[in-house]
Amino acid sequence: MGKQYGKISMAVIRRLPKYHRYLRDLLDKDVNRISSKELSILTGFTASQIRQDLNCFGEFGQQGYGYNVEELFHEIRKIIGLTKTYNTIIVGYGNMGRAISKYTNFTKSGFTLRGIFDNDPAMIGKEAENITIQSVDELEAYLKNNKVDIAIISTPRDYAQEIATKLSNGGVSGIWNFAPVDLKVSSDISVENVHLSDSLYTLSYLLSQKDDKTEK
Ligand SMILES: NC(=O)c1ccc[n+]([C@@H]2O[C@H](COP(=O)([O-])OP(=O)(O)OC[C@H]3O[C@@H](n4cnc5c(N)ncnc54)[C@H](O)[C@@H]3O)[C@@H](O)[C@H]2O)c1
Repeated sequence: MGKQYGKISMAVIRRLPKYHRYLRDLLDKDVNRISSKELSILTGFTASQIRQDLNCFGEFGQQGYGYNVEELFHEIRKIIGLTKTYNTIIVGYGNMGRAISKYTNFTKSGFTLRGIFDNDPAMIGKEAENITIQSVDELEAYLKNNKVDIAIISTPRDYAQEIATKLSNGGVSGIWNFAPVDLKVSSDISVENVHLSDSLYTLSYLLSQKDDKTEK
């Protein structure tokens, strides 16, 4: 288990990946130190917001010096939990499942794909990403015999809850849910929903406020 912090607001937690991304870019550019003001220009968060966010996790940076980029980057990686590895499985290996499995950066970041499950007989037994695709009927037995940290649900929505219940009963720690449904699982399981259409519809709203699009 990583270092335990007190109650941190989700708003702060959701900003951490952005800090991580910008700090990695700075490291790639051999930047050694950065002030909260400079970090503010890059990230779009205010300097005081950045200082407050980082203060939730410890004492980083020094007055008049700013932050040591490498140190802060490694601290943020630890805080996010990116210094660990996660056993990951995908349930539903269609367009979305395949796209996720082919994004090699996840593996590089420690999210190791260990299992793929689907209910399509044409797919079962075939190889993908050096893994044999298993029937979803094998999921419960697999969970009994293997520790799974993160399960990715990318099945059609109608099956997502049933699968989430199996994952929950099987001791999975977290679910990354791509199905457009709010899952009900026990409170000790963390669920992150990725609803691409929510983001697209937000963009649509912003565009519709700018000018008149073609009315349906
Ligand atoms: N593709 C996208 O851009 C996108 C965007 C947003 C959300 N989503 C959501 O992600 C999910 C997957 O979308 P997709 O485009 O990959 O669909 P898809 O039809 O290409 O793939 C779904 C896969 O799930 C499998 N499946 C069906 N029932 C199953 C079950 N009970 N157990 C295990 N596997 C099962 C199918 O055989 C198929 O391989 C959907 O819920 C969709 O709404 C997709």
